[in-house]
Amino acid sequence: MENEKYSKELNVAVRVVHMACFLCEKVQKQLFSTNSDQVKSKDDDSLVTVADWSVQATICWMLTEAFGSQNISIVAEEDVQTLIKPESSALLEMVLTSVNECLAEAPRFGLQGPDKALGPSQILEAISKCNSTGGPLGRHWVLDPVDGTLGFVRGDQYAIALAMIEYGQVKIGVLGCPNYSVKDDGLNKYSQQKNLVESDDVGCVMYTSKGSGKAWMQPLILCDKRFEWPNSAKLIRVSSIDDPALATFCEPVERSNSDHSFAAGVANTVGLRKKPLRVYSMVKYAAIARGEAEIYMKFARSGYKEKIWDHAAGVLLVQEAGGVVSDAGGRSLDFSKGIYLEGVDRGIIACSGLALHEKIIGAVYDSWESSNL
Ligand SMILES: Nc1ncnc2c1ncn2[C@@H]1O[C@H](COP(=O)(O)OS(=O)(=O)O)[C@@H](OP(=O)(O)O)[C@H]1O
Ligand SMILES: [Mg+2]
Ligand SMILES: [Mg+2]
Ligand SMILES: [Mg+2]
Repeated sequence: MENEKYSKELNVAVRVVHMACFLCEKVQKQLFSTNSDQVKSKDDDSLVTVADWSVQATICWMLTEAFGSQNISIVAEEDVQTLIKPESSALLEMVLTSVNECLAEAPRFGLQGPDKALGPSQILEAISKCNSTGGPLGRHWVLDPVDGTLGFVRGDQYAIALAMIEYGQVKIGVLGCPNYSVKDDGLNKYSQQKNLVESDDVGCVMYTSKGSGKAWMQPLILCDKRFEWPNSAKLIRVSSIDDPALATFCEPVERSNSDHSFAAGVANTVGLRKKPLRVYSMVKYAAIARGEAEIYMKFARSGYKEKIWDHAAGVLLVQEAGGVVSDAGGRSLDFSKGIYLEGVDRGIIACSGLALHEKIIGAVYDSWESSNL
């Protein structure tokens, strides 16, 4: 069975994502309790934080330990350009501390960390090693250390996304969602009581492997050691709702990331009645996989090229939990072309089932025709 073939990879991936969630929760708390400068702007005006670099370094280090440095290819979002500037020494120091504090906890996640704390050059090397450009041949790990960095700095939803691609196909997908409660209706509850999450209301890690037809969810392993490894896992499944009037659709929070008015037109054509659920990050895919929403639509501005790390893990989770994902023309997403999803037709549509998917694709076609008249 294909999923057994990748059991070691999946096992390591799930554990390192748990570690990354632990790291991010710590940094997110510090972000609100200190006023140190942990957030920077990148050239495209998007944000990067101590957590993004720290997760990338930690996961790279752990994957290299597990699978050997010779034959590992990692495609990930961040680089070291900002961190190596002389004026960034305080920032690098914060990354160093958070990576080493996290790696020291590795045994709690059933993994082995380094014998002694990593130095700055090892951290920079780990981050910059994740510079593979992927492609159609061989195996590539694909990492978004913090997806939804804006959500992260706002104390809202974000995700740690790790996938493994072989010969252009996503084989395993793991999503860590520290602010997405394992309880039913976890998203709604969070949006109502932000930052007031009860102590037993922890986030989750979801994972799957291609062809298994199953996707799983675990509660986060908490700092107070309440959940020790091996952690309990629960099967997740997409919603069975196929009546558009009862369906919930989610979309990006930022208008600059997706055309809200076009999505509203499609929703109207299909007969969706509920207000859109606007959620940062790949937590949108997680919500479809868990059955908390039925539709996810994203229409980026024309010319924007989607990156594989923003989708790989989420797409596989939705598919294996019983859902359907395609571009807005109905074609599958192609993860074999390098760091970008080439040839995406207008946008991305993920649905809990085929019936809703067909309706949305049809409505996109109709709305596009009429908006271009
Ligand atoms: N202009 C533009 N258009 C479309 N998409 C963009 C754009 N700019 C950025 N990004 C990528 O979007 C990631 C966040 O996407 P979301 O769908 O979660 O959007 S939102 O945060 O809810 O608004 C976000 O991922 P992170 O950088 O990992 O946070 C970006 O990769
Ligand atoms: Mg980013
Ligand atoms: Mg991202
Ligand atoms: Mg990111």
